[in-house]
Amino acid sequence: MVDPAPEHPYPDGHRPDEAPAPHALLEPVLGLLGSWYGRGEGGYPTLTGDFGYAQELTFSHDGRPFLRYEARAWLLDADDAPLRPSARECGWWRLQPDGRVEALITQPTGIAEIMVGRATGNTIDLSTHEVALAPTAKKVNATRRRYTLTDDDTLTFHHDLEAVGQPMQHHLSARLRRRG
Ligand code: HEM
Repeated sequence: MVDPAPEHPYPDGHRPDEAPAPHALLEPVLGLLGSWYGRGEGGYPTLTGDFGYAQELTFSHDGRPFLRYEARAWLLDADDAPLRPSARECGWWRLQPDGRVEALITQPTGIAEIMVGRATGNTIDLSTHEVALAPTAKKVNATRRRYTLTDDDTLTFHHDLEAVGQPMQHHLSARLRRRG
């Protein structure tokens, strides 16, 4: 008989030095594995003002040449107290030879992004390949994301956005610290 609630036999790894052994193609992004937390600032010309937010990111893998990616953000008030939940997204970063990355990222706001780019040195730079929008989603044409490991425990994030009739420009930037 099959156990109704078995342990998953292939749990994700969150550190390069724990099982499962990371696939060789993950080498350029091993520094991202694990969870990150920090604070950021955002804005856009169509919004009434800039905003502060907190964000957590998690990258894991199951031994194959892709990362599982998840991010959650919440807005902060002027005293850094939580105001309300904000953007969420999850996806898959497929590593190719030579550090090329293909990322598939979906958001509950009805936006699905396919991004392409590279992991070079300590930076992963991703730009839109295609965006698919649900019928009621805001009109997003393109985005660019840069993730930079400034040291083993610090990750900076910059997000540019071309949307709702505006040219590509800054929407978010954050500085995250490794958790745990
Ligand atoms: C840390 C992640 C993010 C945060 C904290 C954030 C925050 C915000 C906030 C506060 C707004 C104003 C509307 C509202 O109050 O909800 C907004 C608008 C918007 N955001 Fe973001 N956002 C994030 C990620 C993204 C991403 C990944 C995209 C696109 C792929 C995006 C696209 C947009 C668009 C299109 C608008 C609407 C602008 C308008 O209609 O004027 N955001 N965002």
